Amino acid sequence: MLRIAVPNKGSLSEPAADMLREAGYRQRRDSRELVLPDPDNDVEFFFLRPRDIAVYVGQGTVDVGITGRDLLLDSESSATEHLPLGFARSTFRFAAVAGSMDDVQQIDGRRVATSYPVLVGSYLRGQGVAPSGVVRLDGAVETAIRLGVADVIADVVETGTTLRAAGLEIFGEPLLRSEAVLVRRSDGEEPAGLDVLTRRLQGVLTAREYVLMDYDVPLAQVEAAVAITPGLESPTVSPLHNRDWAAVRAMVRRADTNRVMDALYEVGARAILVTSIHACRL
Ligand SMILES: Nc1ncnc2c1ncn2[C@@H]1O[C@H](COP(=O)(O)OP(=O)(O)OP(=O)(O)O)[C@@H](O)[C@H]1O
Ligand SMILES: O=P(O)(O)OC[C@H]1O[C@H](OP(=O)(O)OP(=O)(O)O)[C@H](O)[C@@H]1O
Ligand SMILES: [Mg+2]
Repeated sequence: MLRIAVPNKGSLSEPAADMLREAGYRQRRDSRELVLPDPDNDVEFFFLRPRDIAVYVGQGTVDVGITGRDLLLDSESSATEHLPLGFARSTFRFAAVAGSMDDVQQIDGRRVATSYPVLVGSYLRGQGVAPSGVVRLDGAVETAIRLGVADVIADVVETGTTLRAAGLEIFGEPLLRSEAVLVRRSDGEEPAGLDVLTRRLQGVLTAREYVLMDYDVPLAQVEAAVAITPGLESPTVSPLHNRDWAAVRAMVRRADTNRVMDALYEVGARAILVTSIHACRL
């Protein structure tokens, strides 16, 4: 049975459960459940703190887990990233009082507050910058400057709302672009069942990233239309009752949907329909 660690709380928890549910797995109904067997799929879920998941996976206590790339890097565990999962995207950035800093080198001799001291420490060493201290906080890091604990913070930034509310501004390059990732041990054999889990999760990622586009197009315009929607391998072209027209079906990136529909219309395609993909295996 494949042992899978899933975040029990925080911003990774709900989207991780949604993704596993979409991939056909059982998920808990009660947030107090700590272990959930799913014998039909030959897996067992362990609900753990997101920060601890890389540690358990690195030690081999569980086979794989879902955590954040930033948490993985901060954990010093031997677990490695196996598959990026496309949710909980964020950047990891330095910030200070608006207008007070504009370069990472200025952190030299200053105090940095963060919940990710390992990640921050190794980044600064790589830049040849020596802060006077790195203060580890559990959360609400943005408040550390106002409270006089630090001169600079390093934290997760998604929309930037929290920083703005605290009167802070990012500076320097992002330390990292993070998202939720599936992690596995770097040594040892691939655990049995990981291939199936990976294919299922990839199926969910594809179903989320692509839509199915159907349209009718005059035969003379099929080549032009197919060039706009080449699909993943090759689009399906089927005859229509009206022999001067063909029907085409292809996968299109969700983000490109409207641009592609406009371009198809321009070359003469009509009855352009877009459908969500419920599940897929490529
Ligand atoms: N606003 C956000 N947008 C995107 N990802 C986020 C955001 N806040 C945290 N994360 C990601 O969530 C993971 C941290 O999860 P964790 O549960 O430790 O903290 P949290 O979500 O802030 O929960 P809490 O602080 O309530 O315990 C990291 O991978 C981080 O990048
Ligand atoms: O850029 P934003 O969209 O504002 O999101 C980023 C904020 O979200 C997270 O905080 P969270 O709400 O989890 O609080 P915490 O600091 O107590 O963890 C993170 O630590 C940042 O503070
Ligand atoms: Mg938080």
